[in-house]
Amino acid sequence: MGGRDELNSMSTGGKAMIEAGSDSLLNAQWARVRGRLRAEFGEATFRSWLKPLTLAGRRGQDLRVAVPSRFMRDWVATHYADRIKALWTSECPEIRSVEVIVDANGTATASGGLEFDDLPATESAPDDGNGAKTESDPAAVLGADQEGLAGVSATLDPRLTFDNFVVGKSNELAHAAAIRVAESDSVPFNPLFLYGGVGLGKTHLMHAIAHHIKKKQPQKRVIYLSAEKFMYQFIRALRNKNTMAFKELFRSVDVLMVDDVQFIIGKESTQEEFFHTFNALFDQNKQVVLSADKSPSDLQGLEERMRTRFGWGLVADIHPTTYELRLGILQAKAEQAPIEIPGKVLEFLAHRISSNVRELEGALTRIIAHATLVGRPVSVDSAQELLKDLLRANDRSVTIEEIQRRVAEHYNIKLADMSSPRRARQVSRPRQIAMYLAKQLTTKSLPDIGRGFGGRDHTTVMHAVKKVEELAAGDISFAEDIDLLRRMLEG
Ligand SMILES: Nc1ncnc2c1ncn2[C@@H]1O[C@H](COP(=O)(O)OP(=O)(O)OP(=O)(O)O)[C@@H](O)[C@H]1O
Repeated sequence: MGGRDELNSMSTGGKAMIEAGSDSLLNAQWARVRGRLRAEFGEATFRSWLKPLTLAGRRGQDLRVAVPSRFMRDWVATHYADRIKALWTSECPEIRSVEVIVDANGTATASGGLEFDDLPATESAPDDGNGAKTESDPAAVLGADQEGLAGVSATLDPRLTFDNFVVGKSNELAHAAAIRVAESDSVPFNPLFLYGGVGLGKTHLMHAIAHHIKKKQPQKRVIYLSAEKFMYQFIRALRNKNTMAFKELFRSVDVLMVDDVQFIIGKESTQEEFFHTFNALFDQNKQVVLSADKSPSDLQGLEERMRTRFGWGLVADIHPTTYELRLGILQAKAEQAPIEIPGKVLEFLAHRISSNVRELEGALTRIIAHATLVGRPVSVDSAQELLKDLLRANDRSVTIEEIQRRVAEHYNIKLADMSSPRRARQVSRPRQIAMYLAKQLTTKSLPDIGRGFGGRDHTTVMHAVKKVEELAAGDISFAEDIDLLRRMLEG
């Protein structure tokens, strides 16, 4: 359709009948348009959205089609108006605009000769504010309603795609399940329930699903929103007395994704409404994707019937990140950075900021911003200085076990080798380094440290400390390695 102006161009002043004598021609053209809509959009979409359309009238170059509800009007205007207009123009080149209007009483028919001014509220298809309609963007689609359902679906963040999601052991199940839901024509599991701690990628995966569906199956109607927003919309609908439209909206989508459902626990009426929405979609075999900070069984206060239902599909846990995943995420982000970030700095961050990915990203952003502003290269030193507060918040007091784990990780040996009798250089050297660090970073005595390394004698620890000091004095890269490990472990 030619955009908002065109849709608005139809004057509603003055009475005008459908052009005399053109009824049967108009009806025949309308039948052909409907036939083509059915062929193009498929039976299911046609039945849900296009079949209820009736021809409301024509005046000169302007045509009106009617739908029974405001919600449908918005949906049809946003999704199908362009196509309806194009098909009409091919049937009848004089037609310049097609307007979708609401006719709740079903009084508008093609042959009924309904007068334009007799019709209820007329609205034009919404646009995205730039004059162009964003038909397949759920945010734009659902932002269409002007009677209280505006902005139902949240705007999708273009960065949160599958391409930008780094997969590791801790999130591989959730990622695979999300891909399945996004790619499937049918409903592979219902609901998909993603859960995990703060900032571990639940929202990212939900946006990625929506992006993917929008691209690959644009005919699907998708709503993504937070549970908080669901509640807000529901309360607003209650206040505006349009809960019917609310129900209609949420129960007519192909995919409903609700983020952070723990939010509605204890909010009685919202929970109730959500339960019915969930059931309605479930019964129609429509995909539901939910996220929460805990598994359904651990969501305290959640109604039993909901807990049971949430567990019907696939419950996928996103575990805390591993060092490798954190490093992978940082590397992927650093590749897009405008400046070079040394690998050692990324390793340092991956080791020291283990709370969640959001903080990790924040740290990297800070480093990049700072380096760009002051124009100095990034180093482990400068990163440590810059991120003091964040690092402190992520700090725990260091234990011998922690040191052993980090050092083993760093040198790629088994943790068990820290205590084993093996004397091969590739395990004995890291063991010595760990002993050295234990001496430096803990208050443990030499015999205590020895005990922590498989019951070794305190003289072995002493020897290790000396050896490491000697090596560090003579080999800069070895010294750097030790320094890096120390920083990683330090409070
Ligand atoms: N595996 C990953 N690969 C790339 N980026 C990630 C990954 N996991 C998380 N992120 C990023 O970390 C940030 C936080 O993730 P997200 O908002 O999805 O977390 P969440 O689990 O929804 O957190 P919350 O519980 O606070 O809602 C986002 O910027 C996201 O892009």
